[in-house]
This record gives sequence, structure tokens and C-alpha cells, in this order.
Amino acid sequence: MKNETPLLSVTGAGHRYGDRFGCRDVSFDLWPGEVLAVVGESGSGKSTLLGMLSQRLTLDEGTIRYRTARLSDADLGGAGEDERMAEDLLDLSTLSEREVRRLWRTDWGFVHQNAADGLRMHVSAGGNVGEPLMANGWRHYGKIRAEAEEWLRRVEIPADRIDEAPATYSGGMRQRVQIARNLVFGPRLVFMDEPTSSLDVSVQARLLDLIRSLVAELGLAVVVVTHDLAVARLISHRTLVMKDGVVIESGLTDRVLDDPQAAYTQLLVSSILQG
Ligand SMILES: Nc1ncnc2c1ncn2[C@@H]1O[C@H](COP(=O)(O)OP(=O)(O)OP(=O)(O)O)[C@@H](O)[C@H]1O
Repeated sequence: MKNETPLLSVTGAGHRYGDRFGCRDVSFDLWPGEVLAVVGESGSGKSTLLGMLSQRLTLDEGTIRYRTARLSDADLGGAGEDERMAEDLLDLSTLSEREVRRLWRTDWGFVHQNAADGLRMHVSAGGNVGEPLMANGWRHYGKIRAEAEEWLRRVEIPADRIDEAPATYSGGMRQRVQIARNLVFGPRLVFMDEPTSSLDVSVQARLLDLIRSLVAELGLAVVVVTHDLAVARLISHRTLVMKDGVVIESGLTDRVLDDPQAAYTQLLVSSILQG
């Protein structure tokens, strides 16, 4: 059953590069446990949308609201801030940098296309996964180590390799460590930018399977950007199709892919079938 308020609520959102919009007029709601795929060809605005949602790019029009429980902690500062934090849906444009950093520490994960952007390649895998726990106040080395080991086991890293650095790992293993590092602290919303596209097809399937089962098990909300409709099909519940910076079609993934309404989506789907 759905909660009454979405976790993320996006209305008329847009980002401008100079005088041109990279994406605009994007609206959707995302509930806990839901995976939203953003698909479209190169240059359609997928990365811009992800950057805007994750607060890496400015929101130049519209609103993005996020439902937060944890930000109401008293340690955030003045009374005004606390009051605002206690609200159900928080307007992200009102957050200070410190508040955004806190969201990244406690609530949000980001799985990059290239593991090197999301991992410390020369720190052990165990260290990579333990670090977010330390950032969240874990102090007991044995507990951090045990939790990191448990997560590396869940993402199928052999126990005898956790003291090795990701630099020595295969591409698939690196992505799995990146996933563990992004899930170990219990986020509620995870952004994924082409999480499998740097990998061989056979490795992709296994990783997608792992992502799908972890996301379901943890009830995570996910926004995944992909140019690959098969990825959308495998892991997402709903899909947004983007073209020239705007959403041209959205709906349940099976509906969008099996019965596309927009001519552009029909073309995308048929080019896959022919390919
Ligand atoms: N830094 C930038 N400066 C100016 N224009 C940009 C910049 N980044 C992207 N754009 C433009 O914004 C539009 C959307 O690009 P975006 O990178 O979001 O598309 P995309 O769908 O993610 O493409 P890809 O799959 O190739 O990453 C394009 O017209 C692109 O040229």
C-alpha cells in the first residue's frame, strides 16, 4: 500500500544551461519501493534531470520536494530550520549546503556509471563500505568491519578479497562494491546513472538481478537513468521517456514498452527490437 505522501515530488522542474534548457517541465511523484527509469537517447536530458534531482545542478524552475523524517533532528541548528524540517514534504531549494550534505550522508545514495567516480579505488573494499558508517557516527571498529563484511557478502564479493582495493577488481565487482557503499547506511532514495552500461552484457544481467532484489528487499526508491530499455524493463516499475529535454511519455514500464503511445517511444522500442 502506498504512503499518503510521496517520497519525492517533482513539479515543473527545469535546468538551464545559459539560455537553453537541458530539461524542463518535468513532473512526477516517487513512492518508497518504487523504481523510476528515465530513458531517452543521448542528449535528451536524462543526466540533466538526474543532476537536478540530486542537487548537483541548480533548479531553475519548478519545485522538488522530498519527504524527510530524519532531518528533523535538533542538531541541525536554529528553531526556524527545525520547524521547516518537521514538515512532511521539504522544498529542496530551501536547504542549506549543510542540510544537503546531511541528506547525502543519511538518506540518499548515488551509483555512478563509472565506479571510479563513486569509490575510493585505492582503499580496501571493506574500507569503502565502512566509511559511510563512520560518517554516520559508527565508532566501534569491530562492528563497522562486521557490517561492511556483511554488505560485501550480500553483493557477492568473495570474503577473501575484501581487504583488496577496488582498483584490483573487475568492472562488475567494482559496481557491486559501489552498490554496497551506497546501501550500507540505509538510504531511502538512490540515484543511479547508467549503473550497468560500462559492463559486458553477461555481467550486466547479473548486476541488474542483484539491484532488483536489493531494491525490493530494502523497499528503496530509485531513479535510474539509462539509455537501455532492457534495463528499464528489468528493474523499473515506471518509466519516463525523454526527448529534447522534455518528458514525452510516462507510465508503468510494461505499458510504455509494450504499448508505446508517443511516436518517438514507438521508434525507440522498435529500434531495440530490430537491433
Ligand atoms: N554543461 C553543459 N553545458 C551546456 N549544455 C549542456 C551541458 N550539459 C548538457 N547540455 C545540453 O543539455 C541537453 C541535455 O543533455 P544531457 O546530458 O542531460 O542528456 P542525456 O540524455 O543525459 O545524454 P547522454 O545520454 O549522452 O548523457 C543537451 O542538449 C546537451 O547538449
